[in-house]
Amino acid sequence: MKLALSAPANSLLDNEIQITGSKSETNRLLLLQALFPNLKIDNVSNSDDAEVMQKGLAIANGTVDIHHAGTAMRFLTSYFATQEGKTIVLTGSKRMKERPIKILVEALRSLGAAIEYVEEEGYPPLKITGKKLKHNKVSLPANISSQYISSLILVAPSLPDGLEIELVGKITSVPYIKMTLGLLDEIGIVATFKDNTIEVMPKDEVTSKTMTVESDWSAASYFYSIVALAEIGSKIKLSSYKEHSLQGDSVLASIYQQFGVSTTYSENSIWLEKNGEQLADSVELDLSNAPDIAQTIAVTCYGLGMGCHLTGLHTLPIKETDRLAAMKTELEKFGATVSITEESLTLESNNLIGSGAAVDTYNDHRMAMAFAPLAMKTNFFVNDAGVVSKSYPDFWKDMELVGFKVATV
Ligand SMILES: O=C(O)C1=C[C@@H](OP(=O)(O)O)[C@@H](O)[C@H](O)C1
Ligand SMILES: C=C(OP(=O)(O)O)C(=O)O
Repeated sequence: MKLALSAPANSLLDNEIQITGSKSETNRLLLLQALFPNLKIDNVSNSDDAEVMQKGLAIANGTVDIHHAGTAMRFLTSYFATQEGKTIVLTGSKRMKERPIKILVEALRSLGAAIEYVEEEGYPPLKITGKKLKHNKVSLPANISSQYISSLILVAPSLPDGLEIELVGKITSVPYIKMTLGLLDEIGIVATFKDNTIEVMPKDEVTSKTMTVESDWSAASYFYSIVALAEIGSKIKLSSYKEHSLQGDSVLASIYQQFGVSTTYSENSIWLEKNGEQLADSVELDLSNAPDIAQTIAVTCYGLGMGCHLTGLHTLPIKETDRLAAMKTELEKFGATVSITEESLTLESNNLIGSGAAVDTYNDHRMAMAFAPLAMKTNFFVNDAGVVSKSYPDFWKDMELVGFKVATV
């Protein structure tokens, strides 16, 4: 599906959007619910990634295909490794077969798990034969993906002696680890995270409880970007959000102040309002704690004519696509000047934004959604726009609610 995008006719925005539940919280809670069936979940994400997680958890034997869902791939690896009597082949899309999983497989093997590579060593698909894991201590590198660590934490309470996890090297995407621990805490599982050691206590059952997933903050980033690029006085209300979020991407509220966007929390919603101009010609941000909003921020800066130097992006090359290379290629289609390293992206400040470009999306939902707000400034096309369903199937409908013209071409 190719879409043509253009700006809302009324340049002063005033809208309300209900965003789906966080896919990160949802996929954690779905796994916890499989271990502790008396948990109930509200505001479940309607994303493809949550759907494949649900389907995967329901399968007893055979092949589970998680498509593009990194969290489902990593979380289900530990889950099936601990399920005695099940033999599963866990596979995914062509891209998933290029996303590394060796660190997690080695960690689980050291605990006694039976996991084999079906194709290439170090990558999915995996053949997993569920077993009782014998050990309660594990050590793994922490600088590649926090999802390996969250995966181990999630199954840890179901192990007879819990689990002590030693993290080696610089820890990346830390808020996602804290989110996992935060959810365990909310269901009454004791865990600690001190320096580079995480300890999770075992638990046979939890008291019955309904867990309400907060809406997705990474998805909120696209509305922050829209408001940043809108006329002063524009506002958008997003629900359902909390001031004290488990999601690290809630750092958007402070980052977007630099782009003239204020955030007001009221009941279970946030109001984003454009109440001033951007504060500087250029920004520098370390996004190692919030990698999923890097693409949004780069496009916001470009739309505002600002430069940016974004660092801490070493995980971007192994996500849905090589996001650093993809951002450079696509921003340059509009006339931007971009340079990248293995862990950074630098955009020169520039007030010229070309029109008529066709943005390629590389099977990456965030490529489509990060560029979409730029339609506030220029008309362009998005190729394979259906990719958004990975995390936010209603994205284009919500863009129309804000007033954007979204036409299939
Ligand atoms: O645990 C999670 O829910 C996630 C962790 C992050 O991945 P990395 O830890 O691989 O950076 C993030 O990019 C991903 O979208 C979701
Ligand atoms: C990186 C992402 O997802 P995952 O790693 O779970 O596929 C994302 O949603 O931006």
